[in-house]
Amino acid sequence: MSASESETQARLLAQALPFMQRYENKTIVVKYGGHAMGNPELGKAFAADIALLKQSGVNPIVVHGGGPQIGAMLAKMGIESRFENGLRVTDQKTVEIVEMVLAGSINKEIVALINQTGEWAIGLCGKDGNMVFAEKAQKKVRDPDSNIERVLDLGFVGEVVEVDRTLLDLLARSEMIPVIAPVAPGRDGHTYNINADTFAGAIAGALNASRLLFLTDVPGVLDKNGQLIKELSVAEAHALIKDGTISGGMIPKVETCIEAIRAGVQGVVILNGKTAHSVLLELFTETGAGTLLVP
Ligand SMILES: Nc1ncnc2c1ncn2[C@@H]1O[C@H](COP(=O)(O)OP(=O)(O)O)[C@@H](O)[C@H]1O
Ligand SMILES: CC(=O)N[C@@H](CCC(=O)OP(=O)(O)O)C(=O)O
Repeated sequence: MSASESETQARLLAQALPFMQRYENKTIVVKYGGHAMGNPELGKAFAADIALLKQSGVNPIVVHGGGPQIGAMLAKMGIESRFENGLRVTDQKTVEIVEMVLAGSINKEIVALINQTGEWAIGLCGKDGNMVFAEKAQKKVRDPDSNIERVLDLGFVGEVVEVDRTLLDLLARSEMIPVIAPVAPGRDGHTYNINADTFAGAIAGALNASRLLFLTDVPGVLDKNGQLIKELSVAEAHALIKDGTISGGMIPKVETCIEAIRAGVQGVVILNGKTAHSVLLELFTETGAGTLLVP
């Protein structure tokens, strides 16, 4: 390493202290998207970042997705799948696969990665400790031609209606780092598939998190020309959804950011999970990454 490289590294490390102090004992919810997963080196870097947060006295909570991985499993099993407004239409067979992939394989992979750093992660879903309850989603859409509003029937897609903090508060005081899959029961006894972004937003809101970070596969919200928007207001976000600049999976993400700000989360950022150590770069350096949502 050259002298100037060492100097840069030392400066970055020294810069981290005030940020570490700022976030001490604060809750930071990190949503780890399915598109950000898959590269073993990046996975290790992600796990190391979460471990370092815990060691620094922060209370990190990981909520993960796994959309592409669910899609691959459904395809393998010959089950067709489609999305409406960024949400997977989920029948009984699909919800069983969703639970298997999210709360089973992906959840345990992330837990194992964090545990390999020497920290203690615990894998959960909304069902554990009566943490989250859901209801069938009542997503409304307006037909652009007739301007008539209708409710989408998405099957067993859920909306979070209740978060009980008991288990998460207990874990915050322990060595354990919760890693949560976005599956939750309904009071009606059904299991619901919940978009991981909205699930993360509900957890962050219920815990009055200091930060909610969304790790995805793009640098943040991009404008019509594919350029990164560094700061996005709620009104601008609505306009970009309306004119189609924000589409697909970015819709629930941005809608969740808006909800989370309303629920009192202090900072909400969408950033590139394909950049190694993006969590640390965002939280512990002056050079913020991605798109910051502002009121
Ligand atoms: N304006 C936009 N800016 C950035 N990404 C967008 C935009 N509109 C749609 N997208 C899409 O949203 C995707 C991220 O959402 P999603 O696929 O749900 O990711 P994740 O699995 O990380 O939650 C991007 O890969 C991109 O294809
Ligand atoms: C209702 C709904 O769409 N649920 C999502 C849950 C996983 C998810 O959100 O994963 P990403 O964060 O990787 O997109 C799904 O079935 O794909």
